[in-house]
Amino acid sequence: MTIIQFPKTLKWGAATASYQIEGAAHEGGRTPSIWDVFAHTPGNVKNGDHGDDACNSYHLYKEDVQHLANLGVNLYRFSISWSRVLPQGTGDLNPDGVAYYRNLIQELLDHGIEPMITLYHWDLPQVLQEEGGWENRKTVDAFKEYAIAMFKEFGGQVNKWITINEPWCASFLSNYLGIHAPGKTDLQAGVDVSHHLLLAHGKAVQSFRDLVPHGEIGYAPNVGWLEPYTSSEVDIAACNRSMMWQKEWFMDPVFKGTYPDELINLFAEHNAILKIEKGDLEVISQRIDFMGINYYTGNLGRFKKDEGLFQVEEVPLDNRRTDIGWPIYADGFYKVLTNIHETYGDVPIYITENGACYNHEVDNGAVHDQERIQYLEQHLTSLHRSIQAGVPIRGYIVWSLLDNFEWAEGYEKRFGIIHVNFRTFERTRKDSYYWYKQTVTNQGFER
Ligand SMILES: N=NNCCOCCOc1ccc(-c2cn(C[C@@H]3NC[C@@H](O)[C@H]3O)nn2)cc1
Repeated sequence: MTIIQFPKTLKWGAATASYQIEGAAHEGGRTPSIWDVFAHTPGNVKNGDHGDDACNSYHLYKEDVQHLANLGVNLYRFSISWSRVLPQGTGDLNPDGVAYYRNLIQELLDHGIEPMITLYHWDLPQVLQEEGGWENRKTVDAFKEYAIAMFKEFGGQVNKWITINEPWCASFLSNYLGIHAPGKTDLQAGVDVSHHLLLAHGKAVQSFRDLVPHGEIGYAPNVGWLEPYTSSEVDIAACNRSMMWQKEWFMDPVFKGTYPDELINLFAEHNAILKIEKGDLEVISQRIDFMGINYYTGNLGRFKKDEGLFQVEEVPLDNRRTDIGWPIYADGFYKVLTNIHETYGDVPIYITENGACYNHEVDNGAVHDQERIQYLEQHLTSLHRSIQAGVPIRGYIVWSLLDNFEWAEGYEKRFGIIHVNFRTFERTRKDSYYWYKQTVTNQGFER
């Protein structure tokens, strides 16, 4: 038997996000977000799914906290619905919206669980989208106002904050690839939104230092790993170019105060110009206390002329994929973490998302998701390797506590360690829930 034993200081958690679990989309003063509009537009989401009811966590949050407490985790990462607390995007706070999060935070604290709040997990208030959304630089100021309001409301009880979740998804997946809300297919829009998201991040960090002086703040980029198919210069360059889109494009500005020239030029060749104003990069590169890293998948890659934006194609090593079709590449987790550490130094890292989609259903009151346990064992082994290699990992937060609304994939794609019946909202702990609980208790596992 191989024992994987983590440092006693490593924190463990589980994560969710507002639009994916809360439901109550038209209750308590909440107004629509861009995801309400996008999901209710036919053709955008599988099976016509939307977040109107989701996991009904708005009404069942106490039960969710019970599951977290039983799990024994230190942290619960959740996001605030901007349009629930600020229905007009700015201006007057909605007392019912604020009360929901105050109650959730108190419930967590009463059970000895530390909240980790994500301010932006993709559900921009539709009223702001109607003013141009993240393409409009004014939305940066609206986000700063929202962040300040949340720091004032909850900064006394909550120490760990994340500004922006997966800026690559919220900019390029949403405005260039058209797969997420608002569903645009315009590279210039993607570039503009990516800059405004980073600027919004920096403005929030500046305000945070005054309002929550004892707190810790970061952001949570998502990264994959593309391993060059051969050691040829062209394959190495193609893989680095593709990874740059999620990695350097969103990390160089924060940690180096610059964007990678290779991508600035590549975007310009496609008529998408990065527009920076004086002082922007100084704001963006404000010191942060940690970086969240979201990792799911990786692959082999090689140069392929005229293939997409980066002239790269993926070459699957084998057919091992999760039920959402993503290759399983646990070694990529180790490679990307050590690469980030070599490139950006000792910035503390929380793994703010890692998990697998397997669509098991309930069988006699149980859910036997051995594949998810194997995925977690493989990726936690890679995480252990990274820690042994000196990467300053502070915590591991599994995606997700609950099966939930997986964006354009809808409810069919299940990432939870708890199964949710989306008709009755009944929760059923999966075998992976019990495995994770044991791993948290023992700070490790045997395999
Ligand atoms: N890189 N080039 N791709 C080009 C072609 O992409 C096609 C599709 O792309 C993607 C890429 C990434 C994702 C994704 C989903 N999650 C899971 C959520 N994370 C936040 C939390 O809410 C989870 O639900 N993380 N990432 C989806 C689609």
